[in-house]
Amino acid sequence: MTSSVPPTDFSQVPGVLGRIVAERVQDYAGADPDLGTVQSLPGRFGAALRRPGLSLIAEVKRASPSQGAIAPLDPAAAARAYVAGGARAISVLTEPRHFGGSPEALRSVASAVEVPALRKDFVVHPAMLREAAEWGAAAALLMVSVLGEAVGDYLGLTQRLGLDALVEVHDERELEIALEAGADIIGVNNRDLRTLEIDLSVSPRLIRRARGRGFAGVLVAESGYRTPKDLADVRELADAVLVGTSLAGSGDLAGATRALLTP
Ligand SMILES: O=C(O)c1ccccc1NCC(=O)[C@H](O)[C@H](O)COP(=O)(O)O
Repeated sequence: MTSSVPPTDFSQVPGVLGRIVAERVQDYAGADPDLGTVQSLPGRFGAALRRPGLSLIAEVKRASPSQGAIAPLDPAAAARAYVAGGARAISVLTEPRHFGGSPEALRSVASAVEVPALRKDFVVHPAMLREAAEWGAAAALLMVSVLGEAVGDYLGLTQRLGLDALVEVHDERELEIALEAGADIIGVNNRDLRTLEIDLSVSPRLIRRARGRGFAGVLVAESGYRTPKDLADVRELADAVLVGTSLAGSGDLAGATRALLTP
């Protein structure tokens, strides 16, 4: 399956995010853009998040730029514990330098649990989506802060691979781009990835705006959630929350997951 996306200029991405993106661009320079033949079963990720009540996407996150080392998680064991605690999907970071991720982490999670897995990375090349499907993901993250208007082209590639796409935004401008591109799963990141500052008012604000614009798809609130109280403002608004650090660093992944989901 051939892929064609117009060349994208990633050199304007600012701050911490810009540095990570520049490394990923280098990692995939010259990679084969062919999409291969592996097809995921479409719709599994979105269906898991559409179930009644607030769905949890729990993240296998061993390290991050904001925290440094978080925990030396075994990805498959972590995913099993998250599911035992009530998670409906697992996000797996595959970026190696800053997040301690790997292809193996995603492969092992995808075979360890029945719930769908998300490839969480800084997608800058079609090959990264082919890999996501080959490694067993049901979905891939597409960041408007990285891809800009090219997010529509990448969305088309995920559809061809049978992957769902979590299209991530952080402000009103990015939300408009995601809506215009036809995203049906939108994640609102409370973390400003240029400065790493977290503001939990970002998700409720943009989720209300998306609904006000008539968006009928899935809305996910992302980043910075530590306690059930933190979820109060999004519990009735969002379809799902994506939580990494507070669960991954808890020492009792199933217990922390259960506790977070108990209002
Ligand atoms: O987490 C970071 O420090 C970070 C820095 C730069 C780019 C991305 C980053 N995180 C990616 C994420 O969006 C989070 O892993 C995810 O939403 C979970 O957030 P949290 O629960 O706050 O760990």
